[in-house]
Amino acid sequence: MRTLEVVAADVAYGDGVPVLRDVTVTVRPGELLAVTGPSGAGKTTLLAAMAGLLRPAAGRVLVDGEELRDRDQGVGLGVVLIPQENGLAAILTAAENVAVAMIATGGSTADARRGTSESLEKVGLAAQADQLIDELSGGQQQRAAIARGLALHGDVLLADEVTSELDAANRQKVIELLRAEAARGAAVVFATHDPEAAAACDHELHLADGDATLLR
Ligand SMILES: Nc1ncnc2c1ncn2[C@@H]1O[C@H](COP(=O)(O)OP(=O)(O)OP(=O)(O)O)[C@@H](O)[C@H]1O
Repeated sequence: MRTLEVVAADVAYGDGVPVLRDVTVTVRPGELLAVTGPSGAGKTTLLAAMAGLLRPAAGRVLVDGEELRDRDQGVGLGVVLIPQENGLAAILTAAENVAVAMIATGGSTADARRGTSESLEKVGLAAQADQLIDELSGGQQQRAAIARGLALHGDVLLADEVTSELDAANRQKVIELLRAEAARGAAVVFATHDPEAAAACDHELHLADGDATLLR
């Protein structure tokens, strides 16, 4: 399992003014870090840098000591991102979305079949496995994206606002699933607006006005 480190990172889009300045945080295997802050504070931006989608303008993102340069390298290092807008293929079923991701990252078809049903079961979507994403509610789509992320068994799991469309019971279940990923040894980062969800995490990094403060 791998440690995620962000070291003195400024994160910007193109040549623009940095959205975040001088961010330093470490997430070790087994830890669950909440990233909080108001809308537009830079939570998605920080997770994009942690995933390798956005290279810091200054400073570094390291996975087990290896500097992250792009998303392909991030995938190779086991960094899984569950994006805010779910990133699912609308014309595939929930099961196909999970299976395709597993096969694309080297899983066999047998593994994909087993992993798909296990992960859909975990998020309470077993009955919707063969429905097209387009036919699912917003919350069900969000749970399908979580199932896909869980099925990939990342060493680092980045979950971007993955409970925003869920009812209280499902929100609680997803927090427990993220906690279970940490217990498995993953370094888990959870961007959230929800103070209760943040309180359930081991640590909280709060973003505001371009600065990042580790609250606990
Ligand atoms: N692709 C982009 N190009 C330029 N600026 C961007 C881009 N994406 C986001 N930003 C800007 O970066 C800042 C941080 O946005 P970000 O999406 O990271 O915030 P957030 O904390 O995730 O917000 P929310 O809680 O609303 O999802 C905002 O000012 C936003 O306008």
